[in-house]
Amino acid sequence: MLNDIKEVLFSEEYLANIVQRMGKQISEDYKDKNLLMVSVLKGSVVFMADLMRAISVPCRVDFMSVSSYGSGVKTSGVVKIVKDLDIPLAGYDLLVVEDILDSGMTLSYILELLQSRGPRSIRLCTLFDKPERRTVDITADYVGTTVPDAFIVGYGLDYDEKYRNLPFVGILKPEVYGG
Ligand SMILES: O=P(O)(O)OC[C@H]1O[C@H](OP(=O)(O)OP(=O)(O)O)[C@H](O)[C@@H]1O
Ligand code: HPA
Ligand SMILES: [Mg+2]
Repeated sequence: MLNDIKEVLFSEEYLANIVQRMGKQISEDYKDKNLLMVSVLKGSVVFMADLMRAISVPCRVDFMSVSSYGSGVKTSGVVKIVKDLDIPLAGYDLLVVEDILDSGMTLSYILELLQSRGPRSIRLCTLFDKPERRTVDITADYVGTTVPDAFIVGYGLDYDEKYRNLPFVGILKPEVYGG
């Protein structure tokens, strides 16, 4: 598995620092709100698990699962809901938690869908932002760090469902996906 990584981009310690910093900021901003964290599976699961423990104000969590990359390295452009939320959104201040904002297709689809369900407010939080690949106009309210235009894996992010369990984030060797 490690042989497939061209270069380590962010170490486990570096990621832990970013997540702590984001947790502090979110705790500050949501201290008088009714926070519901919405994790977008599967990629955000590792980030979500760490971020929720870095948040010191009361919060609820829920999960939805969407998929647009299938087994490839390019978005199919079609976002598919695989699992919907359980909690009705009225009265909540939603924080949508994503691992990566790339083309923007996934988050803009989710934003529109959740907005239509009438939450009190909605903000977007992403660990990684890859602005060079954006095809729709969307920005996140909380960004951990920007990443270069390369396919990255680890800390929840996959290629063909693999590498999610790496504790660090690395750039995948293009020969792994035939690039
Ligand atoms: O901005 P975009 O170009 O839409 O890309 C970002 C989305 O792509 C990945 O999900 P994927 O569809 O691979 O599902 P997964 O989380 O289960 O890996 C990632 O977790 C984001 O949700
Ligand atoms: N890596 C893994 N999954 C992704 C990426 C990426 O760079 N971009 C969008 N989904
Ligand atoms: Mg994926």
